[in-house]
Amino acid sequence: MTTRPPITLSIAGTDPSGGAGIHADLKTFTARKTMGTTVITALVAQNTHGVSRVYPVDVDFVADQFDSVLGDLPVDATKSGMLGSRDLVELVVARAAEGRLGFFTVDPVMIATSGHRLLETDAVDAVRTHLLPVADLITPNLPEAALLISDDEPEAQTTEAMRDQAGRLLERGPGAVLLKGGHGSDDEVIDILATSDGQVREFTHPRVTTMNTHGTGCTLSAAITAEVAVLGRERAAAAGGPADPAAPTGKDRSRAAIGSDLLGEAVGNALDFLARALNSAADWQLSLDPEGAHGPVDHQVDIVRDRPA
Ligand SMILES: Nc1ncnc2c1ncn2[C@@H]1O[C@H](COP(=O)(O)OP(=O)(O)OP(=O)(O)O)[C@@H](O)[C@H]1O
Ligand SMILES: Cc1ncc(COP(=O)(O)O)c(N)n1
Repeated sequence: MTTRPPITLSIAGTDPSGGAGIHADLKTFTARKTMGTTVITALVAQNTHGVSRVYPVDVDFVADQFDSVLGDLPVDATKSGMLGSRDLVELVVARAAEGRLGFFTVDPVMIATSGHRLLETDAVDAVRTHLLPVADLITPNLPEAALLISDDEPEAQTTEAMRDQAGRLLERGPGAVLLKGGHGSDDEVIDILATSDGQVREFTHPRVTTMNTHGTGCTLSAAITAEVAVLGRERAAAAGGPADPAAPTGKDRSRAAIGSDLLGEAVGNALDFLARALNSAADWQLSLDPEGAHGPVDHQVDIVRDRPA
């Protein structure tokens, strides 16, 4: 009998300083016990102080990367992060529709914490109308959620308003919405998970006082994606079903197979991981120029350091 680890895929841009984008995703996929693969959408010169330049990857080369990964490996779960342009959004939509991405998390990355645009303005509409319906889960922060609803929707200021916006985003077609409250200022961070079966769950944890929040959204969406891959394969094995169905996983099938309870468990596990990673790096000072720097979280928090190999 052959075995294999759960396989995850990140479709995103790079962060050479290692805190966000593809780099955060691969570290998280590894920390959460999956084999990570990547499709790179843009090379980004950035660090803990912000983005200095974006070098987009040609659409046909992004398509070639998809072919390399999906033509060879049975991907259990995928996340998308920075897509950059309308053409790349459309390409991802087409690949998702082919049904080979497994469970598909869309982190609708638009603007970096440092203020740099990571999605062209004319691509926002394609995300709203084409990408959201093919996602099993979307993970907007407060400004992204408002913009995905409409150009003049105000940011949610209360938990009630977050629940309302999560419900309205569900109407745009994703299987579930995790509306992240990290951009608030209360002592507690509240994230709302609304699923298409009508359930709404609230996740609450203490706000960590730290400057090191670069890449929290990337890390969270990668962790949820990995958790779904791991839990999904465990459940399939326990149920005696085929771990690797020969046919591609159709959208309805992947949503039905995951279910809102498993998704709730995956989100809870991922938020716990992120809280450990935030706490572990809360006092880090990495930058040679610490003033105004936003460092990364500690993706290796669960990997014991100083232990003999
Ligand atoms: N200071 C903090 N303390 C505790 N949890 C936090 C903190 N900042 C962010 N988080 C957690 O990280 C998640 C993602 O953060 P946020 O809402 O800022 O998303 P984001 O803006 O997409 O992230 P990013 O900074 O990577 O763009 C939040 O849902 C929250 O659970
Ligand atoms: C390639 C890439 N993807 C996403 C982010 C968002 O992360 P943050 O808002 O923490 O800067 C980023 N900075 N770079």
